[in-house]
Amino acid sequence: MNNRRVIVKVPASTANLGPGFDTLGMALSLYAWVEMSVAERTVLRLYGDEMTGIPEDKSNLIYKVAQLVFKEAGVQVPELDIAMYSNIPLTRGLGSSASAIVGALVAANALIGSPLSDDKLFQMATALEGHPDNVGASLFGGIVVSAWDGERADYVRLAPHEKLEALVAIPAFQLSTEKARHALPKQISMQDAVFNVSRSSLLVAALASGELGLIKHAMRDRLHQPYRAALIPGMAEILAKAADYGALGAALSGAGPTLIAFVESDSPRKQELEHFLLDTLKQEGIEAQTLWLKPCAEGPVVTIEQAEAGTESLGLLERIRGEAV
Ligand SMILES: Nc1ncnc2c1ncn2[C@@H]1O[C@H](COP(=O)(O)OP(=O)(O)OP(=O)(O)O)[C@@H](O)[C@H]1O
Ligand SMILES: N[C@@H](CCO)C(=O)O
Repeated sequence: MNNRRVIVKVPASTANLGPGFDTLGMALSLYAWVEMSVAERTVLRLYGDEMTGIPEDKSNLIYKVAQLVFKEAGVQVPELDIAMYSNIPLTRGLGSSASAIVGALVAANALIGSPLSDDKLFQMATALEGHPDNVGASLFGGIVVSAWDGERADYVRLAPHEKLEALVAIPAFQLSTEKARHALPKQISMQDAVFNVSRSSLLVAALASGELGLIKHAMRDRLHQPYRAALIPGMAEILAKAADYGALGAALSGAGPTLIAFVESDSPRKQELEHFLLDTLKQEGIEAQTLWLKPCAEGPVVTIEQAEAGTESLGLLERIRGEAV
């Protein structure tokens, strides 16, 4: 029996960055860990408050995604020992499903000697998630610009500016991507399409060239945020005024409800911005948790150990102790 034990650390992500709906993603310094080894009988161990309610049998997403990798590679590994620990809140717009998919793809591939290329994993992840933005960021790290035609996804990865820092305000309620996508119109006007193409293009150019001052003009959107605003009380005001409180720009993170604002890391106005976000949400009766995060320049970090057959795992929690959990 294959006696590898694989541990994958995978970053969270923020999708869209305002105008780049289903196109732009940025990996963030918030993480999930997936551990996988071959077993005689499938066992799933899920750790962390964020994992409450996730199935612990073969219906789990991690197990199912791993089986897709084995099928693609033409090998059979029906029984797995899987552990997962995550600090990424579920269904809040920080790419929890993408991190689970990417963690499972990378772990399963490493378990069988990495026969599938990163590009193949990206194609599989995009098809599973239904859009390439979160999965691209989690898989490649940094800022990922991507396009998917339903069959093939292409991407370019940009290194994040070293001074870029993000404040996320995570409301204490969940909003599924499915529900937030249902709020979108089937059609938009040519005027709004041009508005978004120009902002999204400007944003990519600003991020690529390091012209951070352009972000506030570029991070505007008419494709999805106006339609989702009703689902997140306080969002419209935060997006309209964040720059007045020192933000380079602000957006709904992914499908929400998390809001994300960018600053230069040495900005003297970080506390002021944080209070503005929290106070605005509170006025709407919404409690929120804030986190200061950095863009994560790296994709998944893979560790492979040789496990003695039949021995217990050292324990994922033990292993990641000391890391930024
Ligand atoms: N470790 C996991 N194991 C199994 N399922 C998971 C795991 N992590 C996330 N999921 C599934 O993904 C769902 C959340 O996906 P959803 O796309 O709605 O939100 P998100 O990925 O957190 O946010 P967004 O896509 O807006 O950034 C969860 O309800 C759960 O079904
Ligand atoms: N681009 C996606 C990200 C969330 O999964 C959306 O906004 O619906």
